Amino acid sequence: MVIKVAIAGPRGRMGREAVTTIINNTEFLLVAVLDSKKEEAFLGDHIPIFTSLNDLIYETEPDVLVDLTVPSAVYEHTMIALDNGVRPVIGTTGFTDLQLEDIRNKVAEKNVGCIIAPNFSVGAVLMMKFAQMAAKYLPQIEIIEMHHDQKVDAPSGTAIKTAQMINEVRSPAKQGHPSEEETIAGARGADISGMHIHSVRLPGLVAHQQVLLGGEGQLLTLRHDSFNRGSFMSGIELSVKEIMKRDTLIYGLEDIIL
Ligand SMILES: NC(=O)c1ccc[n+]([C@@H]2O[C@H](COP(=O)([O-])OP(=O)(O)OC[C@H]3O[C@@H](n4cnc5c(N)ncnc54)[C@H](O)[C@@H]3O)[C@@H](O)[C@H]2O)c1
Ligand SMILES: O=C(O)C1=N[C@H](C(=O)O)CCC1
Repeated sequence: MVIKVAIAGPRGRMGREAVTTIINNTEFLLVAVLDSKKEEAFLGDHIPIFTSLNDLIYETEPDVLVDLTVPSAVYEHTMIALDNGVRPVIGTTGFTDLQLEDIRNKVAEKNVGCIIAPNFSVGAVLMMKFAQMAAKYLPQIEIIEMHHDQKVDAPSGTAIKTAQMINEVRSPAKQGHPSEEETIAGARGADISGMHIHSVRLPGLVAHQQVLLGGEGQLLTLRHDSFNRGSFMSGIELSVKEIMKRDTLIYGLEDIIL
């Protein structure tokens, strides 16, 4: 059976690449795209462009919605899709904890599968898993995430997810000197249960993360680099196929890849 896919954010950096990936995969049919502006009726020569997700779903009946938009739009898209029985595959980052909880409840209420993947690249998923494994032995950790300077959310979804995975095996603990003080606010980065996350934004970067695990006389550095957005595409293809078989919320690709 061919899977009918709609993509939200088709003119963005990720969306453009995802449109090509979905079109080129014979297991999928790109039935429509959702954009914030409609300058033309069609993307290419025949894929209809919508500015309302409700209209898109009503007129084209997708099985799956791939969302690659912005933090301010993604929660509403996810809820509309679930309410209409369309399975969301969400790459957009920047959810609040409360929004994630709402989505978890909506998925349970509707029995419609949903994937929220802070990072679609297999290498990044492995880095997160390795960091979780290593944290049992080296629990003092700092995360440095580095992205292009057009990214609107910080810290990255990947860094937050990494810290959450590490928190499953590590007790909250303040790191650094007990009476440490910042002489310039923010110097020690964001704090998740005592772990610090430092966000770098520079032109030329794509998506990069280091997890530094320190111990007496030693440092373990785990690093992943996405040099282009092709690195995320096999994760999107896998997610679209996998969500057709699921009826729960999958938060993080480690639950389906590893
Ligand atoms: N999960 C992953 O592996 C992964 C990888 C890369 C990027 N991302 C995330 O994907 C998202 C998109 O990244 P990007 O670099 O492509 O951003 P981008 O700014 O290049 O693209 C976002 C697109 O969404 C469109 N958009 C905004 N509001 C919209 C709305 N209401 N409806 C439809 N379209 C709307 C914009 O016009 C834009 O074209 C970000 O949240 C980013 O963090 C995730
Ligand atoms: O380019 C981005 O923006 C990315 N966002 C994700 C995140 O926030 O972790 C994944 C990597 C690329």
